[in-house]
Amino acid sequence: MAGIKTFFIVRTIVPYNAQSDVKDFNSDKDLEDFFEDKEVSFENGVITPVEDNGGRTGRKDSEDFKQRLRKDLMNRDGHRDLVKHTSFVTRSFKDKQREYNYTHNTESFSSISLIGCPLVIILTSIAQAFILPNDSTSIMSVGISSWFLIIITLFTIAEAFPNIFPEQLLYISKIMNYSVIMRRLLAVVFILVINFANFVDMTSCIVVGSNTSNCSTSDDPGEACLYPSYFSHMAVLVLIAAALPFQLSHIMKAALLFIIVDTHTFGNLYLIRKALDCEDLSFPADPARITPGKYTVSVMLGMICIGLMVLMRHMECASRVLFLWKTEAEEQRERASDMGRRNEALVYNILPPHVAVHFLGSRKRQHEELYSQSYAEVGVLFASMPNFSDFYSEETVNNQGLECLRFLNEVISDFDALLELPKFQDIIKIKTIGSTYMAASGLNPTRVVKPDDPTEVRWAHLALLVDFALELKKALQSINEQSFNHFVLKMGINHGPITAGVIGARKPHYDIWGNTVNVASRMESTGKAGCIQVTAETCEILQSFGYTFEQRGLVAVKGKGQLMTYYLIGKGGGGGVFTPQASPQPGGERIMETVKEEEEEEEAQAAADSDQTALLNNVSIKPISGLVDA
Ligand SMILES: Nc1ncnc2c1ncn2[C@@H]1O[C@H](COP(=O)(O)OP(=O)(O)OP(=O)(O)O)[C@@H](O)[C@H]1O
Repeated sequence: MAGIKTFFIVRTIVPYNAQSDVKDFNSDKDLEDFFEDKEVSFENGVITPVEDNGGRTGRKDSEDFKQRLRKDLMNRDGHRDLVKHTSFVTRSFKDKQREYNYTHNTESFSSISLIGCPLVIILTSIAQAFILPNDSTSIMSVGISSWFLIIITLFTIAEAFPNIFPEQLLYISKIMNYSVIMRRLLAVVFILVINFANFVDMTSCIVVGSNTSNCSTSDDPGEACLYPSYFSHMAVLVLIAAALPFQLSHIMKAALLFIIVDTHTFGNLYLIRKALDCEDLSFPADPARITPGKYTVSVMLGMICIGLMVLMRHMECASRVLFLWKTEAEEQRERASDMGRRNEALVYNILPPHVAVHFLGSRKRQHEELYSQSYAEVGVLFASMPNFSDFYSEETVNNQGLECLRFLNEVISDFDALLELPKFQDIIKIKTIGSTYMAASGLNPTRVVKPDDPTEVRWAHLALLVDFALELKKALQSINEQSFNHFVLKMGINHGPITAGVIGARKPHYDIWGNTVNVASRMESTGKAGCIQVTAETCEILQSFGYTFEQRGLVAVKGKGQLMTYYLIGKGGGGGVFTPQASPQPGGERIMETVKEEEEEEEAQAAADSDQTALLNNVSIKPISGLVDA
């Protein structure tokens, strides 16, 4: 890469036009789509992206947005929703599943709407006792219907009052209300029964003869039919009772209302016509009676029927809109909680568990607030693939570098998978820097260590970090075998105090800082491919866990001077055990080499280059299986 022209930004010539970022929306769909994947604010019918501005503008816009949302909900047009989701005539939902849910949505008090029917029959009985003739047919019809309706009503409404009724009754009630057909059938039977009872009552007012000359003169309503128009008044109650049940659609109720009006009109015009004429004669001065009563009461029933039909349709529309909003609210609540769960999982993925708990727990936390925690005894590991940067190239054969990234992703994912193992649960991945993997141990704020605790207790996590480093090696080896590659890890470990914290309000990042981290990084950068390099102090601690080391020599580390370092050989009797020397002793017998950091870098580069030559040869002959396009 030579000869790239670079520039400094000196000043702005054309001012930035914020309006160019403004988007106009015409349809709900556009709006929903935009909201789905963007953080936006909504101003005067136009949507603008929320500026970050340290979170302040975003929060203000979010508050404004909530307020507008609340206002929109209050002014929501139910009629528009109804037109969109239901058919005009039946008002049933166009979506079959939604219609099924609506009809099967047992409102716990829906059976209570049936109470109107026994009430009507009780009122009819009272009228029967005081105003209408008490012949045996009407007494029987009213009596039987009353008992039937009262008992069945008790059975159906028992479910809504579990504390009052006995368990057996509740059980029967549940069965009766269980199926939609059963509930509808009950409502229809109830309405027909009260209609039938009232119609049968009418027969007690049948006056034999075709003219009004033989109208009864008796003043006792128990004997003579003085007020036959009462049957139509009772029919109004029957109509109201028939309009109430939630179980029936407005179309079904309209059909029942027609039956009620028709039967009573038939009764008025044919069965009790004479009695109604006699009633007209008994009030000769009443101007309302200019039109014969048999017609006026029938027309009255027809008018009330039409009025109730309009009301029923309106009630059903309201009930369906409510159901629609309720289900939509429920769906949105579920989506929101699902999103919440996913966000939470994401936070737990990007932050260590105790830090995630801190962030998710304190909801009133200010975005600008800094989270930091100091630790006295932490292990830090840097593991890099020195020959990866040479392996990475943007060429057609590897899909402009995509296949190299795919390979790196596989490697890092396999490393991450190791952290899922229960034994490595105290090791936290900090980040990846290119192909370098950074992890730390001992970052647990609940861990209590006392200065007089033995090294085996205090530094158990450091030994675990070494085990983890060895597992990383094995994992890479197995990837190499599968992909015919020869990548090696160059690792450095150090221990000591660090400061951990989370930086940034958006896309927060957990990181660790301190001299311990710098030296760990130096141990990696000055190390040798395939080796784990540690400082003398780290070596001393790890030896007490049975690890064996080979002295590497003095390494010049920026800001630290000459550091004696060691390469890990293995665990147990795998190699010589050296007495680590914390301070540099250039003349010491066992010092194998003294290297300056820069020299070491060159040396490491040379080793990596030789590896890379082999690797590149390898790649050109044996592409990564399944990754590189043939
Ligand atoms: N939190 C961290 N994450 C990643 N790398 C880190 C972190 N802290 C320190 N390092 C790395 O440790 C190395 C040593 O850092 P140090 O501060 O000693 O020197 P430097 O002057 O920053 O490094 P350089 O000479 O490489 O520019 C640097 O390469 C730095 O990238």
